[in-house]
Amino acid sequence: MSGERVLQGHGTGNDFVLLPDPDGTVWPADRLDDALVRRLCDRRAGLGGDGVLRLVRSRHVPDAAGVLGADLDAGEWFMDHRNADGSYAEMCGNGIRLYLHALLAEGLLDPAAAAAGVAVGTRGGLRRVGSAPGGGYRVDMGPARPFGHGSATIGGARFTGTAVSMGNPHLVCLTDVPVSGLDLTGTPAVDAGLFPEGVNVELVNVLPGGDPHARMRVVERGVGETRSCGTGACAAAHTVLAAAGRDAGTVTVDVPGGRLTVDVDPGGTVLGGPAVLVAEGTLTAEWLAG
Ligand SMILES: N[C@@H](CCC[C@H](N)C(=O)O)C(=O)O
Repeated sequence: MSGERVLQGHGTGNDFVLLPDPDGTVWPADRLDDALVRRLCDRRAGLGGDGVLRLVRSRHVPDAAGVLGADLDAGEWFMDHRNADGSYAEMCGNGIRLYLHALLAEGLLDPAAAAAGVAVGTRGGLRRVGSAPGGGYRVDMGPARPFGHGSATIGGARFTGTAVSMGNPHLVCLTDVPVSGLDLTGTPAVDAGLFPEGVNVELVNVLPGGDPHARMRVVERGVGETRSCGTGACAAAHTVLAAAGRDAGTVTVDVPGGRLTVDVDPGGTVLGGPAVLVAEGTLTAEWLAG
C-alpha cells in the first residue's frame, strides 16, 4: 500500500497531525478540505489530533502573500494550521514549536538555523521561533493585546474575564474556583459581539507563592477542551501579571498536558515549552479513498 507521508506529535499534550508538503503539491487547499481535516483529527477513525499542521513553504500558500505582505520573503516556511473542525486559526503557540521540531526531523531545516531562530509565517503574521539551549523551543509571540471584558458560561457556571488577542482571540477568566474540578465538556456561551470570530476560553487559577504561577484549562475554538494552548498561556500570563499591577515578568503556566513558561514585557511575549514527535508513517491509500 502506498500513501502520503504523515507525522503525529504534541506540545504539552496539544496534539497535531503534521503533513509534510514543502512545495505545496501534495495537499493543496481543495484536497485538504474541512472534511479531510476532520477525518485526520478523528481519534477513532483517523490519526487523532487537536489540529493539522501542513509543513509548506510560504510561497506555495496562496493566501500567505496577503497575510504577510512585505514579510513574505522573510519567512521561508509557513505554519498552515487547521483546527480539528477544519477551521483556520491565525496562530498556534504549541503548534509552532512542534512545526520547527518537525522541520528539523524531516531534514528541511538546519539545526544551526534553528538554534539561531527562524521566522515562520502564520495567518497572524511572522513569528520567530528557535530551539532553546536547555531543550525545547522558544517563540516570540508578539505583544498581548487586551480588547475588552466579557464572560463565558460553561457547565452552568458563569466566569468573567479579559479579552486578549495573541493574533487569535482569547477570553482569560481568572477564578478562585479550582479549575481541576470544572466540567468543560460543553461549548462556552460567550458574547458574539465581542468575539465575532469565536474565542478560545481559558479558566485560570493564580497559585500562591512568590513567583507568578498559574494553573490553566482551556476550551479551544474549533476543537473543544485541549490539554494545552500556547497562545492561551500567553494571554493568561499577561492577564495574571496585569491583575497584580505588573506589565512584565515570567509566568509559569501549568496545563493538564505539562508546563509552559511565558516571559512578558510591554514589547512582547516569549513562550517556552517542549515539542515531541510521536509517530511517522504514511496514510494508506485505503484510508485516503474514504
Ligand atoms: N492550541 C493552539 C491554538 C490553536 C488555535 C485556536 N484553537 C484558535 O482557533 O484560535 C495554541 O497552542 O496556541
